[in-house]
Amino acid sequence: MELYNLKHPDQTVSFSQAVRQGLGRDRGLFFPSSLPRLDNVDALLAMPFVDRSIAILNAWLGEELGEETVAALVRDAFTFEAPLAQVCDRQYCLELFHGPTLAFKDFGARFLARVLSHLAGDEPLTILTATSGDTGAAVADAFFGLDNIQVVILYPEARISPLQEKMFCTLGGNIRTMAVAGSFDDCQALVKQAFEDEPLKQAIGLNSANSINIARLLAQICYYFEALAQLPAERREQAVIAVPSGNFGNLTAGLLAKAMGLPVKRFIAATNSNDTVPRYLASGQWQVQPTVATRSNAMDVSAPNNWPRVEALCQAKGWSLSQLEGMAVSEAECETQLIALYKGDYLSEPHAAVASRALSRSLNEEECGIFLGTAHPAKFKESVDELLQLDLPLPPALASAAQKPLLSESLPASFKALRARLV
Ligand SMILES: N[C@@H](CCOP(=O)(O)O)C(=O)O
Repeated sequence: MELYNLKHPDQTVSFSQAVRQGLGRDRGLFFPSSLPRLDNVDALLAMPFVDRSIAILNAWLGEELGEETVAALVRDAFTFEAPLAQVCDRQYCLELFHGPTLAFKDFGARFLARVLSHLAGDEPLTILTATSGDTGAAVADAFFGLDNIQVVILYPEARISPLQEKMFCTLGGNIRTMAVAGSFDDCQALVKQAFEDEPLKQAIGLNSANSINIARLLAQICYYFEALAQLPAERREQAVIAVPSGNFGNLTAGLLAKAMGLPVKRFIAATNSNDTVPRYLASGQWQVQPTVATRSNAMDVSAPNNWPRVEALCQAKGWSLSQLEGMAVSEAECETQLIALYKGDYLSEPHAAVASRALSRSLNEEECGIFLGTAHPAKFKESVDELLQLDLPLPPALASAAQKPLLSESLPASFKALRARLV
């Protein structure tokens, strides 16, 4: 598999190199030079999730890594399900929170950790990662206890839910966490700056487990196929998928699935009031505004990292950006939708509620919608309890993390300060 640097297309790398480097020259993201197309989608949709995922990832990686290797990596990473729950007549939720850290990030982080361990051998590595809530836990869990790998996770202080914080800031060992005085965008900027510091990169074996790293995104393609596989066959042609969007890795993966031949009618990029992309799609002006804190905190991102990949993909496929529906959902709408879903007997959480609300606004009479359930409702217990008048029980992973003391360090949003902690 060949990839090129979106900022410097003359820099081309193999998948293995892209995974090991993380980011290209001048902070450029790697993007596939060609997009494989599957000609047997109906047959694939009839297959079990893991077998189908092996076939999908082999279309990208089989030639380079070997089909048996890819199969082993997928089997080891995808050990949990992604059920599609019908929540009302025309809406379904693809529940992506049945993995060890109760969020969709488990798919990508577990696959990446296995690919990196396979490729890096005994080389010492430092995985520097920014999180607005869910990536942190998934990365920490996927890399916890691995020899020769140090993980450093940056997150915006007091801007993630208390239980999200407990899930990755209580582990210790090779997982080091830093609460940054700033926004997620500040954390992500620090990660990217580190990639420009060649001596630092060499000294610590720098890499990232954010969706900067292409291996994360390829893994996420698989659950879009699963969504359509579980949808009643007669509804597939009219399926619209609403993606709760922050850093836009999830939407990129969905579009890659469509590029491979998955018949998704259209995608909705649903954001909270951090709405850089919906404003851009409406006006053509890319204007990043200061990040605001919302209940759907994992989507509190103003400068979404993956947007250049979305544009490159649309260009490569000849798709107009206007086919993509951008929709910003206010805090009040999110709350109302969460309550409405619960009254309809479906317990959800703020991120999924944003996407469900976008579907309610957008679907026409013939269409049916799938929104991605990106995290378990209990990760947002405070919001869910308050809005739904509940006392949600915690699943075992959260209940156990909740008992442990936080081990995070505080960090100013300064690269100099970060660098001093890393070397
Ligand atoms: N919403 C994310 C932000 C990081 O995005 P990533 O896809 O680059 O890992 C989170 O929950 O941390």
